[in-house]
Amino acid sequence: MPDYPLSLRVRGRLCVVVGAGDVGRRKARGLLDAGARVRVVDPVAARLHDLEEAHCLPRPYRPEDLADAFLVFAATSDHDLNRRVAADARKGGALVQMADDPAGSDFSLPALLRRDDLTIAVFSGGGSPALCSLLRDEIDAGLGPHWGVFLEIAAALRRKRLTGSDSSSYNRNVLDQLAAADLAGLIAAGDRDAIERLLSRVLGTSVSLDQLGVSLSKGSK
Ligand SMILES: C[C@@]1(CC(=O)O)c2cc3[nH]c(cc4nc(cc5[nH]c(cc(n2)[C@H]1CCC(=O)O)[C@@](C)(CC(=O)O)[C@@H]5CCC(=O)O)C(CC(=O)O)=C4CCC(=O)O)c(CCC(=O)O)c3CC(=O)O
Ligand SMILES: NC(=O)C1=CN([C@@H]2O[C@H](COP(=O)(O)OP(=O)(O)OC[C@H]3O[C@@H](n4cnc5c(N)ncnc54)[C@H](O)[C@@H]3O)[C@@H](O)[C@H]2O)C=CC1
Repeated sequence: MPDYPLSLRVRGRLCVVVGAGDVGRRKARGLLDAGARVRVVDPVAARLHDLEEAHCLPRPYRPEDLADAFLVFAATSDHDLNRRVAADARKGGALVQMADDPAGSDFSLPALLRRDDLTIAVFSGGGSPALCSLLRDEIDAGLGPHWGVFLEIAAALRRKRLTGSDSSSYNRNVLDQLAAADLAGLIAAGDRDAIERLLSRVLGTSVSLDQLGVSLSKGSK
């Protein structure tokens, strides 16, 4: 049975990482990048030195470290300890991920590719995490920076029209027309005049990139 993929809002929520080896530190960084409050526990203080934004506890794990946790990562190299951490976490109602037990965990993380607000996530059902990274890099190489700008334009147009009664079909229709006229290619080429003309033609009114608050500089190669 496949997992249920979602994009979790962890901003301001407490997430605890037990074990700050390569794996635990990678998870802690990702959580900090997403604005979570992060607590990291590891008896080897040197492992915590580059995680200043986190609340670091340089000592062995204790069950009370998980108090109020939303997510818990059991990332030590001690299998039994990871299982104990997971059991403690579930008692407190947290979702838990054990670095060495995908099947026993509540969730797993994908390899990520980001272009501003655009995120592409690659999962392999735990079959080969290294393949997830490889495929992410392949997609990265083929996916120009202009898709982030395309999303900015699409999101700005959508915000402006969402109050209309049949807004969903309107939004879909506008997007289809912009894509068919190769808006992505025009952004990649940095052709501002052609983009403004295309927007006016499709929207039947004069819409400028400035009005939409979109800068082209990020999208051209
Ligand atoms: C289930 C899951 C749980 C989770 O951790 O979320 C999990 C579990 C395990 N990973 C293992 C190994 C490796 N993991 C990586 C790397 C990544 N692992 C990630 C995700 C996941 N790893 C989840 C499944 C995702 C899916 O498949 O859908 C990535 C994508 C995301 C991230 O961690 O943020 C991140 C790339 C980040 C990036 O590139 O951006 C590398 C490569 C490297 O380190 O360079 C290796 C070594 C090569 C190899 O084995 O493939 C082992 C065996 C450990 C051992 O042998 O002891 C287990 C445990 C097991 O399989 O039993
Ligand atoms: N999910 C994933 O992406 C991957 C998972 N793994 C698995 O993840 C586990 C960790 O891998 P690494 O980070 O490479 O190992 P590591 O050995 O570098 O780090 C483990 C950390 O756990 C700490 N630790 C040990 N006892 C502790 C305790 N009582 N309380 C708190 N911390 C404690 C250690 O001090 C160490 O810093 C391994 O079991 C490995 O099989 C490995 C690679 C990728």
